[in-house]
Amino acid sequence: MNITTAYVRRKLQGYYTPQEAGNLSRLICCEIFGQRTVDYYLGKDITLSAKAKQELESILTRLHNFEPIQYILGEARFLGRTLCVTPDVLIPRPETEELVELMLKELSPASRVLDIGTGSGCIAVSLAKELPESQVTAWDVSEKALSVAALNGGALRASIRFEQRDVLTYTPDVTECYDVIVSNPPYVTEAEKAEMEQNVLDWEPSLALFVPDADPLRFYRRIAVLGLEMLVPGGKLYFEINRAFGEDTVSMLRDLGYRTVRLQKDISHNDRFVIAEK
Ligand SMILES: C[S@@+](CC[C@H](N)C(=O)[O-])C[C@H]1O[C@@H](n2cnc3c(N)ncnc32)[C@H](O)[C@@H]1O
Repeated sequence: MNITTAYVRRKLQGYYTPQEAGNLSRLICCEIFGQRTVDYYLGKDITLSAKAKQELESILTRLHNFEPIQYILGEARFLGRTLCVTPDVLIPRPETEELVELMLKELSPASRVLDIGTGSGCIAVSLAKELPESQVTAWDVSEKALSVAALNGGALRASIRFEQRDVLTYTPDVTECYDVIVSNPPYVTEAEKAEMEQNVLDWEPSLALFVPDADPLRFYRRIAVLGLEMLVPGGKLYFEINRAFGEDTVSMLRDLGYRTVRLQKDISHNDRFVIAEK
């Protein structure tokens, strides 16, 4: 094991599991200090300049404060692409990759897609890149999140129209028309806060995460109502959901008149996606 790796692991002891500390040390050596992955695994040493040593200490302090490594690196991977992330956006999750993969299997290539609550732009960018004939629009209420999403769209040359919209209050124009609406909106109830990891609670934006205990479906219901106005007949909703509210989401959509409502599990066998047709 190289000296830097051993040092990082030792410093992270008590804060992270040995496996997490190992992953973090690899990311620090390879992603931040540019060591080749193969050399890292061969246990080769890296020489750090005085400035790099200072940087390492600052990274370790941030990790002791449980700042997510993605914010420290300033980037996260999503479906094979690297996206810029800042504490203004949710770090894209593997479940959301699954949602996009599911959509890519089902969408027509030239779909008009609206991504509501785009955050880093992970869903919108992936769809725009994988379906180049599609027209993708992305909304978020947060101006700062939209700046990050637009940066990602620009860097990856994805053609997306970004719009600042509060989905809870927005009234669509009659000309606004989509084939597909996708959303991974805030869905964690206040009651679930107690079970959350410190690195999420302390660092990721509350605006992206929480809904009131009394109204856990508030975003889904509002988006479904908007969908009745903005989706073409036969148009589809794709939702990522809180695993605790699968059946409730399905019933709400059926009550609103949506057809062929499907509840699907993620790779961990949790209810995670709901798809419905107008
Ligand atoms: C769970 S995050 C999802 C981000 C991204 N789509 C992803 O999957 O990683 C929810 C997003 O919804 C946005 N949001 C919260 N309230 C909103 C509102 N009233 N109108 C529009 N967007 C909202 C947040 O700013 C955040 O970016």
